[in-house]
Amino acid sequence: MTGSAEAAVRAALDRVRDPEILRPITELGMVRDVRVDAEGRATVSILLTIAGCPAARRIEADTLEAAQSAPGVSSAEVVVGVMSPAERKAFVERVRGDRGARPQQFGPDSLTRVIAVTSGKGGVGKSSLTAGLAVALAQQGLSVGLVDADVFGFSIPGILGLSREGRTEQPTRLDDMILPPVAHGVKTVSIGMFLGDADPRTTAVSWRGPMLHRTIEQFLRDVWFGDLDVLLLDLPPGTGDIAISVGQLLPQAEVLVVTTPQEAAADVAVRSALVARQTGQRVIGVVENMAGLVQPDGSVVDVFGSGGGRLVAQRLSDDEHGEVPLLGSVPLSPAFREGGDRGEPAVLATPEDPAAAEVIRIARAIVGQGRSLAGRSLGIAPR
Ligand SMILES: Nc1ncnc2c1ncn2[C@@H]1O[C@H](COP(=O)(O)OP(=O)(O)OP(=O)(O)O)[C@@H](O)[C@H]1O
Repeated sequence: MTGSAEAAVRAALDRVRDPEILRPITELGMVRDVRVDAEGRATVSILLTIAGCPAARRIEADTLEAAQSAPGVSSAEVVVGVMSPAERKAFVERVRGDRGARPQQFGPDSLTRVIAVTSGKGGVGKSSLTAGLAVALAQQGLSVGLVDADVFGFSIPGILGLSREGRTEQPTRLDDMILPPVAHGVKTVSIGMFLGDADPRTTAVSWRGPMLHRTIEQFLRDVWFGDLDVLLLDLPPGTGDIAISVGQLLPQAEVLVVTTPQEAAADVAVRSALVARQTGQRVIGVVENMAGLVQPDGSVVDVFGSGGGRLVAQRLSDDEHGEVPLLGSVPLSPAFREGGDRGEPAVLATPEDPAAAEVIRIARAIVGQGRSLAGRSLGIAPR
C-alpha cells in the first residue's frame, strides 16, 4: 500500500517543474526522498540548489500540492534541504547536458531561431513589441528566450513584470551557470539585472564598445537558456556597437525592423536594417507600430501619419534579398501601454485589444515563416 502510494507521489512530482529551468524536479535530481506511512501521510524531501533560491517558495508549494493530490495520500509535508557543492555540481552538469563545453549556445549549428529586433529611432515601441511577441510565442507553445541588449534603455524587465519599485529580479547563479528569471513563460535576461543593488530607474549604463561586446557574449555563453525554439534580442535603437557585436556573434540571426507610420522616420529604420545585412543577417520583415488610434466613434486618428511601414518594407525589398514583408501594423492603444507599465503584457492581460491582437497575429506569421537557413551550413558537400 505505502509502496504504491509512494510511486503515486513520485508520479505526481513529475508534474512539478523548476520555474527557472522548466523541467520536472524529479528529472533534475531535486527529490531526495518520498515516504508515505500506513495512514497515508506523505513526507517529501526536496533539495534546492542554493539557500533562499528565488524559486524556493514556488517549488515547495507546487511539491506540496502535487503530493496531496496523489492517490492514497491523506496529508503531505515537504521538507526542504539545500544541495551540497557536489550535488550542485552534478545538478549543473545534468542541466547542461552535453552542451557543457560549448562556447556559445546559439552558434550556426543551433536549432534555435534567433531574431534580433531593431529600429532606427528610439521610442518607437521596439521593446514593447519584442516583449509582446516573446510572450505571444510562448503562449503559442514555443520555448522562448529574450535577451534585452538595449543597454541604454533596458525596459524589458519592467514590461514583463520582473522589475518592481526599483528592484529587478536577479538571475540565479549556480557556479558559472546563470539561470535567467522566467516571466510569463519567457526566459529573460537583461543588462538591467546586472547592476547589483543600483536602482535601474536612476542608473545609467555608460559602457564602451568592448565592454558591451563582452556582456552580450557572456549572455550568449553563460546564461542557460536550454533548448529554445526562438531567442529574441531587443537591440538598442540605431546602428551602434551592440548591433555590430550581435552581427558578429550571431551571423545567422534574423532581423525584424520596427518603425512608426511616419514616412520621415523610414530612412533611419532602413539604415538599421542595412547594418544587419552587412553582417550577413537576413531581414525577415517590418513591423509598423503606433499606427492609427481608433476613437470611441470608430474613426481613426493617424497620430504619426501613415505609410512608413510599407515604405521601409519596399525599400528593403530587392532582387538580391527578395521581398521583405510588412508583417503587421500595430495601432496606438492605451491598453497596450498600460499593460507594459504594469508588467502584464497586453497580449496576456487584454488579448482582445486591437494592438495586442495584432502582435499575436504577427507572432503567428513569424512562426509560419519557418526558420531561415541563411548563413547555416547544410552539411552538403558539392561534388
Ligand atoms: N502601440 C502602442 N500604443 C501605445 N503606446 C505604445 C505602443 N507601443 C509602445 N508604446 C509606449 O511607447 C513607449 C515607448 O515604447 P518602448 O519603450 O517599447 O520603445 P523603444 O522603441 O523600445 O524605445 P527605446 O529603444 O528608446 O528604449 C512606452 O511607454 C510604451 O508603453
